[in-house]
Amino acid sequence: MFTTKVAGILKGLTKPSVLKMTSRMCSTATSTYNFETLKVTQPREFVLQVEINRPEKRNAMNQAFWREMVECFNQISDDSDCRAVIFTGSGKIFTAGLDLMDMDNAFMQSDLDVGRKAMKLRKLIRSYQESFTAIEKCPKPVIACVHSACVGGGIDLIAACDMRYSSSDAWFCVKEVDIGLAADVGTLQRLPKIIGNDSIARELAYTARKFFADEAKQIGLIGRIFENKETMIQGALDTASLIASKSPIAVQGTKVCLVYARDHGVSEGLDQMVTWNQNMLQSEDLMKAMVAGMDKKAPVFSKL
Ligand SMILES: CC/C=C\C=C\CC(=O)SCCNC(=O)CCNC(=O)[C@H](O)C(C)(C)COP(=O)(O)OP(=O)(O)OC[C@H]1O[C@@H](n2cnc3c(N)ncnc32)[C@H](O)[C@@H]1OP(=O)(O)O
Repeated sequence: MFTTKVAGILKGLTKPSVLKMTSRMCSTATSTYNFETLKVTQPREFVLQVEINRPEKRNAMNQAFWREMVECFNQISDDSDCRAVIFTGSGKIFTAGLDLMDMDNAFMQSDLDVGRKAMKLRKLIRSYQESFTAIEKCPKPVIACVHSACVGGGIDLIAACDMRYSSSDAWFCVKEVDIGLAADVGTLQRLPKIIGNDSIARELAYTARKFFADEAKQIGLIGRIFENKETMIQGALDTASLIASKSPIAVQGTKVCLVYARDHGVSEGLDQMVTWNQNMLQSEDLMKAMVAGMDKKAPVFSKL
């Protein structure tokens, strides 16, 4: 009875958007994602794969990479054909972190006085931080897929992702102290919250010791370990497709609210949640999902 009633409401509400969806299906132009260091493809409907693409340099993060990460994830945020992302590394390893051969002049410039040099560096570090915060600001869930080595900036990167999978050969290193710096693009802020063990987070950051997939899983950095890179990517694509089959309003709202909740107290988080859902509960997706659930059918949601 309830199903029939709700289906009636939905009839008028959703037909045009369903039709629009069918005619525009699979119209993603991944060719509009043109980057030097990132390769963007669409392996499944509503799922994008972003791959760091400097295999000959072990996917080291050069200046083009730092710039393109922001451009890429801003574009993904606005891409209605994308509902979930998997992030991979091409070639032998996931990433060797900061490109030690391609550092911005601001690191080296000795002709500036200390204040001016500090201001330049401040701007540069902020922009590098933004390169990974762009992943967090993007409302589409991002699954990091780590194979072999994930060093230095690689940890900063995966810590900004929503989920982390790895192959069994993966190893990790919070390498920064070994090159004389405190990790400054997110690891120290995000890693302790991800693993929920302050002692281990400090140990890894103070010692730069290598740790392997099984320990990464045990401390909660990695959600799932797969036999190899291929099975990991298939597993990540399956998860991404499952996410993409849900209401994009619900999924993207969940990401926004989870990120907010991590950075605020329970009471502030609940206030933000109320404001969010007082709007989003009015979405057609709510009715569609409920009716589909009761009819035991897969719901089809309009693009967002
Ligand atoms: C504001 C600051 C923001 C961010 C800061 C981040 C900090 C960090 O990321 S600290 C970590 C820095 N990275 C490293 O210390 C790793 C150095 N690399 C390695 O240890 C190894 O390359 C490896 C990752 C273990 C992989 O070893 P292997 O597979 O044997 O490859 P190689 O033969 O060593 O290298 C192949 C090729 O890649 C170049 N390369 C590797 N890493 C880097 C790098 N980090 N920067 C620049 N280039 C790198 C290496 O030079 C080789 O190049 P060729 O032209 O073939 O010589």
